[in-house]
Formats: sequence, structure tokens, C-alpha cells
Amino acid sequence: MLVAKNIFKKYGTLEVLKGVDLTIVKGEIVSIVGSSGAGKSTLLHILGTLDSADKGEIYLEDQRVDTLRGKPLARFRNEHIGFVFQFHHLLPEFNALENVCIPAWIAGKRKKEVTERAVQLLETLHLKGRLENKPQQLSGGEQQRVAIARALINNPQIIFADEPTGNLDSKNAKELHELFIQLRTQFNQTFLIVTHNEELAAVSDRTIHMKDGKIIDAVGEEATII
Ligand SMILES: Nc1ncnc2c1ncn2[C@@H]1O[C@H](COP(=O)(O)OP(=O)(O)OP(=O)(O)O)[C@@H](O)[C@H]1O
Repeated sequence: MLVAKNIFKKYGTLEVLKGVDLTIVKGEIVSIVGSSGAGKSTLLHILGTLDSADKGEIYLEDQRVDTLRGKPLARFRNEHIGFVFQFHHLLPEFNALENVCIPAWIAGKRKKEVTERAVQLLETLHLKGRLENKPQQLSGGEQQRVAIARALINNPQIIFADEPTGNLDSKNAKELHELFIQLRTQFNQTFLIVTHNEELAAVSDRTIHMKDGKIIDAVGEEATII
């Protein structure tokens, strides 16, 4: 599903990623954990094509993605990748239903089909009665669920989530973990999640540990095969 080979990244003289290799199988929920500054978000952004590596290769379902630029990259991202961030970045002037529909409208999909799928997703995410509400009229947990429906609208191959529970209380965080598992069971959805939340890491299928720009194994040694 996702294969990354020998990813390197520097910011100025700071070496942030020092040769990361990673493979993720379809339907896996994988968490990336590690201390602050280990390079987790940088890796997630590079794998999600939001940032570029200095060296290395990334393949999503056998398509090389790290060489895409401009319009083909924007189109690929819109059609194949979903993102969920700590701050959900919903558009305040649009209601929940519209926020979910926007990526599908951008992809040029038919309005009626888009609305049907968005309503179905929002119902699955227990937001049936909140379709017309603007983000500020929703709770933090509800806003995050709208962001997840938005990430799912184009049926992405993988969802990248950066601290998705970072802004939620423990009850909403737990509900979000259950939701990820439900989406994996129901749709075989693949997730790669950067998190400091130990409970979220514990319910993942696999946890990847990062330290100083490298993936390490459980005893802190540099891992060679992941
Ligand atoms: N755009 C940037 N320009 C310069 N340095 C950056 C940039 N983005 C990240 N860094 C630096 O790269 C290092 C890794 O950052 P990154 O955000 O990937 O860490 P992280 O493991 O996700 O940390 P945290 O858990 O605190 O979010 C940090 O030292 C950070 O200051």
C-alpha cells in the first residue's frame, strides 16, 4: 500500500530524517510515536506529499508519488489521500455537510452523489442531526468527526493523521480511537497516525518508534526492517 525508501530531510543544517524505510499494508492502523522533535510530523508530511524529501522514494499502491509536482500532485492528493490534523481546519463559513463535500466538488464529482455520500458518512460518524451546523456551533469532538468525514469523502487509499486527538478530552479521544477501528473494520481503511496518546498507540495494529530522525525498535536500536 505505502512504501517509503531511504527518506532523508534537512532543514538548513538540521538533519531531521536520516534514512527512514517504512512499509504499510492495506487496512493497517499504524501509529508513529517518539519524543518531541524526533521527526514524526516531518515524516508524516513527506509521506502525505505535503512536504518533499531531500532523498528517497515514496510509492502509494505502486505509484511513485514523491516525484509528482504542481497540478498532478494536487490532483493525486485530492483523490487518494485524506488528512486529519489536531486543528481540523474546517472552513467556518460552510456548514458541516458542505465542509465534507468540498474535496469531492474539487475532484469534479457529481453534486447529488457527493451529497448522498457525505450524508451517509456523517450519519456513520453520529452527526446526523448536525449537517446544517457551522463549525463554531459544533463541539470539538464533533468538529473532529466532520474533519474525518471530509478526509473520507473521496475514498482515499490512506488517511494521514497528525495528533488527531491532541485537542480532545479523554472521552472524545476514546470515541475517535473507536471510530478509526470501526472505519478499518467497515471499509478496510488504512491509517498512519502521529500521536503522543498512548491509548491510541495501544489500539493500533502496529506502533513505530522514532528517535533522532530514525525508526528504532522496541529496545531503542536502529531498526533495519520495518
Ligand atoms: N519547517 C521547518 N523549518 C525548520 N525546522 C523545522 C521545520 N519543521 C520542523 N523542523 C524541526 O525539525 C525537527 C523535527 O520536527 P517534527 O515536527 O517532525 O518533530 P515531531 O517528532 O513531530 O515533534 P512533536 O512531537 O513535538 O510534534 C524539530 O527540531 C523541528 O524544530
